Amino acid sequence: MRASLLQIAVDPDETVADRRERVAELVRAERDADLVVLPELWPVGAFAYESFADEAEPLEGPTHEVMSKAARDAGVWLHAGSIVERDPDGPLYNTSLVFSPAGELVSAYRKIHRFGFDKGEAVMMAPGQELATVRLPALTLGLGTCYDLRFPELFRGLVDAGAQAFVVPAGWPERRRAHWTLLARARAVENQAYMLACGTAGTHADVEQAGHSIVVDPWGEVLAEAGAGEETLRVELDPEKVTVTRDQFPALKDRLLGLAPPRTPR
Ligand SMILES: O=C(O)CCC(=O)C(=O)O
Repeated sequence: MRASLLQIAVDPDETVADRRERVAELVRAERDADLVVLPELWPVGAFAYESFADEAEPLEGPTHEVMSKAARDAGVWLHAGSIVERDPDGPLYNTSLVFSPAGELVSAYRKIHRFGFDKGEAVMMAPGQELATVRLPALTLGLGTCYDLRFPELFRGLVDAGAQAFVVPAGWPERRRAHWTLLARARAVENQAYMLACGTAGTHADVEQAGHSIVVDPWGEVLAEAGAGEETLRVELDPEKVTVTRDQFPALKDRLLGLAPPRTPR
């Protein structure tokens, strides 16, 4: 199964509409792939908080329209990264969209762990409440977004729901690039699953982006890693490798659940 990760540069001088069209062309160019992956909030920029309200769109808004068509034109499964979604009831969400090769929306995952502590996304957006998996013909994907990568229990939940590969779009800052690479590999190794982590490039809202999108196999080997600039990573995934890794080193079967809490010290 061939996957392409498009590490998009978010340049504040490019309009959101222009970027949508440019990225759609990049998706169309990946017609040899089975799965194409885009980063988090690439239309607006993950740190462009001041633009969130203005650029918020309904689930079936402009990004949906352009990306649905791009997926159909290329005939690929498309994880179209995330958008600032405005729910009809009011709240904003950081929502990832996944399209089938027919251009149908098959999953909308609302980011569960919001980043920013007491500002930005953490105060401007509502948290998602549901895990999301997507069954492709060859592999089941588990979805996470950026800051979610720091929460191993989310990925365990996805494994329990059948995930064999994780797709994590991000807008990860360069300042914490070492964490990004380490966490992407850790989530792959501990869950014996592929990790496809796709970040953005460039600098927006004064935050330099890490780039360095990365694909890790279920044994923890790095199959491909991007540099800092806009770049496409193309990798071959072997669904059998997940089964073989889990069969030959069955650590997931040794999980002990429901451990007793520590006794109160005397
Ligand atoms: O956890 C981090 O260091 C970065 C997270 C982040 O930038 C995000 O979730 O948008």
